Amino acid sequence: MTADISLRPVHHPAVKSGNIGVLLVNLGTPDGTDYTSMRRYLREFLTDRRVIEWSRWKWYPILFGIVLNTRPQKVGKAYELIWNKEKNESFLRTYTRNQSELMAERLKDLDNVKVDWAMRYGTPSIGSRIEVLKQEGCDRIVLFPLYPQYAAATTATVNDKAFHKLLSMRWQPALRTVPDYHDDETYIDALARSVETHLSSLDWKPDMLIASFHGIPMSYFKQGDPYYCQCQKTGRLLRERLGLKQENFMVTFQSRFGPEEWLQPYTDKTVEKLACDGVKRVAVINPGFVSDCLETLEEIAEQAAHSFHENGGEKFAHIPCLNDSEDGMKVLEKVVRRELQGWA
Ligand SMILES: C=CC1=C(C)c2cc3[nH]c(cc4nc(cc5[nH]c(cc1n2)c(C)c5CCC(=O)O)C(CCC(=O)O)=C4C)c(C)c3C=C
Ligand SMILES: [Fe+2]
Ligand SMILES: [Fe+2]
Repeated sequence: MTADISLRPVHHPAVKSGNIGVLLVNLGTPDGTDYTSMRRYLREFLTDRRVIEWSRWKWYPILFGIVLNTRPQKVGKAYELIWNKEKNESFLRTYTRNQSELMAERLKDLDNVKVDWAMRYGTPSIGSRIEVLKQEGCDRIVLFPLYPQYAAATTATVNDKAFHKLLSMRWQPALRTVPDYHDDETYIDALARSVETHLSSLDWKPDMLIASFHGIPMSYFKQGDPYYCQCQKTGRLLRERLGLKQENFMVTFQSRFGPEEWLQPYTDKTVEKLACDGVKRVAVINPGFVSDCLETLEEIAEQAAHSFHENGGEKFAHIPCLNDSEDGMKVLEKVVRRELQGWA
């Protein structure tokens, strides 16, 4: 953009403009599995009012008195089991970075688009990457919270954080937030193809396919969060696309935290019950997770598999998340191109 220099105060800094940023944002992950890294990460996560909606006077004594003294060690050990040793980072970070690099490749035809990635908790922070995009001349940014289903605890908190960064900026970029895509045809098709590919590599067929989503407290649902309904719809569309009967497919909710009631049925209890009821072969997919992480690799592929076998189950398969696969990238690209319309 050119401006009449004579109208500009001499000390006005040159500001690049005319580019468009695409910022992929995932939940976040600790920088290491040690106590300090784990505590820092959990502290940022669990002080977020969108995540824990309890009043602060009730929550903080529990958080600072108990949770942050015990959970970092416990969860650090779980992270160690699923750590990407080659890169010395969690797979969530590896996949998110790969998705950003692959997205940049796929959008090469749009020469003024810059792609970057950030984490809601931990590093790189959303604010620091908005800053970098702005310095690279992005006066418009598409902010993409990487969650197919909307929840206030995930999507809204990413948006909050980005707008909070804008509060401190003189020349704010225009910000477009990407909505959920829980019923998008390309997404459902990618999930279905992933199930088909994975199951065709096994010498057995599951009696039950479980679509396990991260849970939220029941009280959030009752206050109007659309998450539960969107998970149910994703599940139904996936079942229909796979041509499965209702009795061979279930939607469940995992990763409960704290004493409250969460969305039901719970994944862990369901897996245990299925095994006790004599169901011998089970497969689990995690459609709500764009990338494999602690909750899929440890809680499902390790813990749920173990509990299924302990209770008499014979075959258990965990279907990987879409991650940086060709089909997974097709979904993300479709959503991004749709949101770039009118800009790029
Ligand atoms: C009340 C607490 C939590 C809510 C609500 C919640 C919602 C929620 N979370 C995800 C996705 C992920 N959560 C992950 C880890 C994780 N989640 C919570 C708590 C709540 N999540 C905690 C405390 C943790 C950390 C691990 C632990 O201490 O158990 C992850 C994995 C991150 C990683 O590094 O691997 C993801 C992904 C969604 C989608 C969601 C609501 C819809
Ligand atoms: Fe979570
Ligand atoms: Fe968990």
